[in-house]
Amino acid sequence: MTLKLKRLEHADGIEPPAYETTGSAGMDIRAAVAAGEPLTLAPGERALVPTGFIFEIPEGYEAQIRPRSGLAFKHGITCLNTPGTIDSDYRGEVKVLLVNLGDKDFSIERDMRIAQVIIAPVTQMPVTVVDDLTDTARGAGGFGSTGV
Ligand SMILES: O=c1ccn([C@H]2C[C@H](O)[C@@H](COP(=O)(O)OP(=O)(O)OP(=O)(O)O)O2)c(=O)[nH]1
Ligand SMILES: [Mg+2]
Repeated sequence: MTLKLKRLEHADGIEPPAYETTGSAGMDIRAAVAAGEPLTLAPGERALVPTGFIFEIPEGYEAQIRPRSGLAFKHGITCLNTPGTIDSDYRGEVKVLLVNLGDKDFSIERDMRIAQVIIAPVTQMPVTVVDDLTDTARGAGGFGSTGV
């Protein structure tokens, strides 16, 4: 099984998403903003950043767009909708919704590694609406019901 990628014109010369080490869970994905025209995010600002790639994910799988911890730690840059969901039937450009939670402007340059892509299996489950559900010991307890 492979992840098929189509490169769009504005990603000419940009490395496709890639695993940086042999054991990496995620492939780093890069910004396809125009060369010499960085996208600057002011504190609190968000932007949909183009990656220049369309994915064909095998049926039964999804791609998750997750933040890079280095960008989050050093600059407060993260994915607003993390983990972003790329559906296997999506044939548009993959985009990364970045937000600047830091206190300084942050510039996203062409080819910068802005996020990581995790491929994960998914199950579509049929839904049934019923009147009664099975009892459990937990019941409706949650949100700290078991203590600290
Ligand atoms: O970070 C993201 C999240 C989503 N998408 C694309 C791929 C995904 O398959 C599609 C729809 O995403 P989602 O279901 O999260 O958004 P929605 O608000 O429910 O839109 P839609 O009504 O199109 O499903 O948008 C991205 O490119 N990047
Ligand atoms: Mg949706």
